[in-house]
Amino acid sequence: MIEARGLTKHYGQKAAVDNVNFTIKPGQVTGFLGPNGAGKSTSMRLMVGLDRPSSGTVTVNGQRYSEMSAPLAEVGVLLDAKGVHPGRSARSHLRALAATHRIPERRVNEVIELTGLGAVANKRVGGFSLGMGQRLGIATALLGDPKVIILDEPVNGLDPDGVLWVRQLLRHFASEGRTVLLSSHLMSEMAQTADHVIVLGRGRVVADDPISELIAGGETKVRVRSPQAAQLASYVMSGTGNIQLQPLEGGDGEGFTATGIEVQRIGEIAATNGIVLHELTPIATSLEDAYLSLTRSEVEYAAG
Ligand SMILES: Nc1ncnc2c1ncn2[C@@H]1O[C@H](COP(=O)(O)OP(=O)(O)OP(=O)(O)O)[C@@H](O)[C@H]1O
Repeated sequence: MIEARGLTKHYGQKAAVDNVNFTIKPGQVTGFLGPNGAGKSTSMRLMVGLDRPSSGTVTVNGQRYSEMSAPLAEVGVLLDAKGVHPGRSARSHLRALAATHRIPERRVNEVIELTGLGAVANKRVGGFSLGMGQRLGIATALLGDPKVIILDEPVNGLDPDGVLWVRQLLRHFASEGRTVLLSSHLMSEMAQTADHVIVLGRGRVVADDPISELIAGGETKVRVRSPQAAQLASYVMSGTGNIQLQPLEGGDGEGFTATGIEVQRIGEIAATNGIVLHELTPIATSLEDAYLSLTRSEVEYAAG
């Protein structure tokens, strides 16, 4: 369990994390989402004592990180996969860390096998690919067999097999009753891995919900194709409410996507006006859609 209460971190005038409250529960995978600069990494650094809060607290299983006598056994962390001395081998890096906690050599071998590093464990980390570095970061996080696992962008740089492996591993840890927190900008991956998400925007909590609820609360979309699309669009837009139409991508003016109106209503409008329909499809909201509508006003670094 990770608990933040009134957690705040200022860098100069800027509140990177601004009076944040949340509880990350064991037995599930929680996703940390938010635009660039939203405060995810800062929150994670505060959880593991790499930064001090300006005010408020964050605890892991009821303890502050600085109070833990054997932190590797309490909480496993991957924050910066490049934070390993390039001249060391993966094995010597893991051994050195294990020695600080009296973790046996057997466990070093176990995490090397578990993360698929067997063939390169004795090679210099400086020559590792991005994906190998990520695997070593994950091996490091798992070394102390911790009950809480915090991973910042763990699938960054992994190939599709690696992404699947991380997903299965994290789901497995959650099923064992561990607390798993991960951040990622890959929405489809998050949708398949996490049970619950906390969305940050400009240092504040914008949403803290099960993924299923977040998606269910999103806008319904309807895809429409018709040889009389323009005519249908004008009838649809004359209705009440916040109806929005978007031409179909790559379409030839033969259709649109509608939000803010029910699929049945569009069917009725078409029938009443004798309009031929080639397609009328409700589209389930994706996590990406729900996320984008939640954070539309929270994006700090947007392309022009
Ligand atoms: N050491 C620091 N000194 C000054 N400002 C910082 C520092 N670390 C983070 N910030 C600022 O705090 C804000 C939050 O940054 P943070 O890295 O936590 O965001 P993030 O959600 O992890 O973003 P990203 O998705 O880009 O990794 C940003 O505006 C960032 O510029």
